[in-house]
Amino acid sequence: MARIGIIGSKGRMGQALASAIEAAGHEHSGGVDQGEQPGPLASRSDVLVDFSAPQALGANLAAARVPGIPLVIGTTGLGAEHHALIDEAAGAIPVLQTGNTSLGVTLLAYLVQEAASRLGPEWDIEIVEMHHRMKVDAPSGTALLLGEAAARGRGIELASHSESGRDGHTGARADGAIGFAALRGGTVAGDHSVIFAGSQERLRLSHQAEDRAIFATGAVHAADWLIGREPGRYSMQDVLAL
Ligand SMILES: NC(=O)C1=CN([C@@H]2O[C@H](COP(=O)(O)OP(=O)(O)OC[C@H]3O[C@@H](n4cnc5c(N)ncnc54)[C@H](OP(=O)(O)O)[C@@H]3O)[C@@H](O)[C@H]2O)C=CC1
Ligand SMILES: O=C(O)C1=N[C@H](C(=O)O)C[C@H](O)C1
Repeated sequence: MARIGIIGSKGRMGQALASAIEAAGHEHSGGVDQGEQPGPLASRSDVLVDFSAPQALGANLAAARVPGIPLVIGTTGLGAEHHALIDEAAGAIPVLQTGNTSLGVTLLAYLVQEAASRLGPEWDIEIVEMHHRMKVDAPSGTALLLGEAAARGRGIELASHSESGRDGHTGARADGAIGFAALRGGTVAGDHSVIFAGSQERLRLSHQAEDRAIFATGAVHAADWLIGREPGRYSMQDVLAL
């Protein structure tokens, strides 16, 4: 049984996570939200799980480093500066960062990388996502994770091939681009499709989250797996040995 602390505990994911911790037979060691310090929570936990906001990341990493416990980061909307902080902290503690903790999306990313490596560059790659009306970041962390998987399969950098927010007279699609489109509305837990558009045919690989409980279950699994690991940066593909 592990003591799991929740950062962002009163949010949609924080509440789903509390249920998943109990269902898995672990102990919920408490939670923090905006304006609260994560240090005391870290000192009474074996692992922290963060579903909060990017601006909380620095304090969360620092808090986990004091007792030397692992941190699972599910928060999305991270920028290059956040990834640099994670890389630095991963020299001292185990850190798992992912835009999606579900089993289905982790497998989807694997399949997307495989498809992108087998289909030639003439197959255009577009990623479409839809989420509930309260979501604040776009493209979603999952869409970016799938874009990274496609770019890896192609042997290219996502940063220099990404096209999003098309509007107006955009000109023709750039050769080799990986496109992103984000839809928002209702209560959608998370839909993602990666479309490979070739000449006269299309291949679509999709995942639909029916309930955010799948993210919570995956996060608990990841947290449990991370305890006792060597310091380093890990992914859900490591957890599932893909
Ligand atoms: N990786 C994955 O599988 C998934 C990732 N997510 C991501 O998780 C994050 C949270 O999503 P969701 O639960 O829907 O969002 P919510 O807005 O429902 O919850 C966010 C919670 O974080 C708290 N919070 C905000 N700022 C801080 C801070 N500085 N320190 C501590 N807590 C803070 C909020 O508190 P307050 O209300 O007081 O501001 C709130 O309780 C998002 O980035 C989302 O994209 C979501 C689902 C799955
Ligand atoms: O904010 C959400 O709800 C979700 N966020 C993650 C993302 O940005 O991909 C994961 C999931 O799709 C739900």
